[in-house]
Amino acid sequence: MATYPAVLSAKTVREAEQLWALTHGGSTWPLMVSAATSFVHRYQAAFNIRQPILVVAGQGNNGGDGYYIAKLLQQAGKPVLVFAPFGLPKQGLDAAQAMHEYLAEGGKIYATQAELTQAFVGLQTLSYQFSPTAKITYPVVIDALLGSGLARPLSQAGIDIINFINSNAQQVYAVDVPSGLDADTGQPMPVCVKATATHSFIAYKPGLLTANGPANCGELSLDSLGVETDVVLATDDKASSAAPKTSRWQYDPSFTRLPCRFGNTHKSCHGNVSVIAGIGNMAGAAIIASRAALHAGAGRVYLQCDPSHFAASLAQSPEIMFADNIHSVLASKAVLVVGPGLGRSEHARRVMTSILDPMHCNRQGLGVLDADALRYLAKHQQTVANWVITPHEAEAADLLGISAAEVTANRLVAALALYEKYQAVVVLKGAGTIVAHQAGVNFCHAGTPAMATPGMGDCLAGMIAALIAQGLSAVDAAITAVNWHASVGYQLAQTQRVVLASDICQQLKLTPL
Ligand SMILES: NC(=O)C1=CN([C@@H]2O[C@H](COP(=O)(O)OP(=O)(O)OC[C@H]3O[C@@H](n4cnc5c(N)ncnc54)[C@H](O)[C@@H]3O)[C@@H](O)[C@H]2O)[C@@H](O)CC1
Ligand SMILES: Nc1ncnc2c1ncn2[C@@H]1O[C@H](COP(=O)(O)OP(=O)(O)O)[C@@H](O)[C@H]1O
Ligand SMILES: [K+]
Repeated sequence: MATYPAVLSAKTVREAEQLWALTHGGSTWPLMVSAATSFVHRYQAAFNIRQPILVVAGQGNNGGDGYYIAKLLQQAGKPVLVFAPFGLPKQGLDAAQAMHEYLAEGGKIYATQAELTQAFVGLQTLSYQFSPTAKITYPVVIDALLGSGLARPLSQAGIDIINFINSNAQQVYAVDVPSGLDADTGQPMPVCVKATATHSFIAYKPGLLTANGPANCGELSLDSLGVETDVVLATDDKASSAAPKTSRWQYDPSFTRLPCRFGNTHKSCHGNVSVIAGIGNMAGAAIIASRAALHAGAGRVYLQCDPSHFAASLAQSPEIMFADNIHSVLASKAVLVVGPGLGRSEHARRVMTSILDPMHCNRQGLGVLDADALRYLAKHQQTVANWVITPHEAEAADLLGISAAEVTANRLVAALALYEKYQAVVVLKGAGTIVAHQAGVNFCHAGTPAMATPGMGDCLAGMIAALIAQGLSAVDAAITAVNWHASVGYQLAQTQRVVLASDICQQLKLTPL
């Protein structure tokens, strides 16, 4: 099976660096050289311009990467300007050596915006005519202000610098982490650089992959710099008591686990999905979940709903069948989707009691609890091992008995807490969906704000159930469906302003076998 890049907290990355140094002559300096070389190589096409390239460098080792990048560009004959608004690197850091090497190469450092503007204008006249009245726009900015060492909210001066980068750069290439973004939580502190692309080192950090990370990293890439991360994974286990002992945090952008179909097959080989809807006015949600299950390849899809919704459902997808009653559904082997369109009526309560009460139901999980099923769960607080639960942040807050703001502030901690409390496979939805499960955590960096539309979560629930029905484990189904859903949404958003759940359903069938 493919292995995917590790995701490590900022602290663990520092430990990995130190461990690497211990076995490589005691110094982390070669890592800085490798990081800068990798960065220049990665964006060589973007750096192949005649106009000046601006490097914004901080005082720490993120700034150090910036100085060494500036040295390499200077050596390659590119016009480079280094802006050091926080001051020069602290002595003793690799960053100080990188700065000295840049200066030795004839490089210049500017401390204020006024000096920088003057230098930029001076260099501009060499390549093209500069209009003194025009707003200054830097064609390429390398953001090396702050990396994984961001330790506190930015001061007003820091905020001003980040706003300056965001409003005066055509393209921004971020070193390791977009400056101002908390590498562990993905929260801006309180603002962060909006990068065209981010090249990260050693391991992805959670904050690049969730919350505001995906929207601010741009195109994300990684160079491990040859640093072994497996040896430090155990350390991250200690970061949260909720994390399982063998915890692995991974960035898994693939959906290669999609079930294959071979020639001699028939629909019974691809499993059944039953979507249990309510009797209220939200039947559309259950219809979307059913359609998604169908288009994601389930062999048969049943909808258990009020007969008044049959016509609407058939008009959408005549392939959908109807289940007579909840008892026949529970007696079947179908994978369940419970919650979308279930409502919170007495009928919904009875459905949930039947499903979750071992006295009434002998099935142990095998399906997805979403939407109203999660609201029920939040009230009744019981473990739901073997189920997949798919909360958005508000539902997660309800399930944990905390505020939505607390979930937003640290999505990873919330996902781990949900796993610990409910023992289910947890899909914490939203930008940078997190799947937390017995063996660790998987992050999805794909997706797009264009997917923030009604019914999108119902669609995901149907897809997860369809993949379980086709033989994937609950964990594999959740990870695969999340990435499939997000990447189809992203693809559609290249030509659409918003993406609807129905669009995703339509598009799923175009994925090759
Ligand atoms: N040689 C090495 O150790 C390597 C370091 N690497 C780079 O080093 C970075 C981490 O370096 P550091 O640990 O020095 O951290 P950073 O350079 O990210 O930041 C630390 C510095 O920023 C200051 N700071 C923290 N929060 C601030 C705030 N809100 N406002 C203003 N200043 C603030 C700190 O006082 C310190 O001076 C990584 O992101 C990566 O770019 C990589 O090149 C890999 C190798
Ligand atoms: N900004 C975003 N970036 C990436 N994915 C998003 C974004 N907004 C929403 N999504 C995805 O769309 C889906 C929305 O689900 P949900 O909020 O449950 O919608 P609904 O309740 O209407 O079905 C989730 O899978 C979520 O991850
Ligand atoms: K940075």
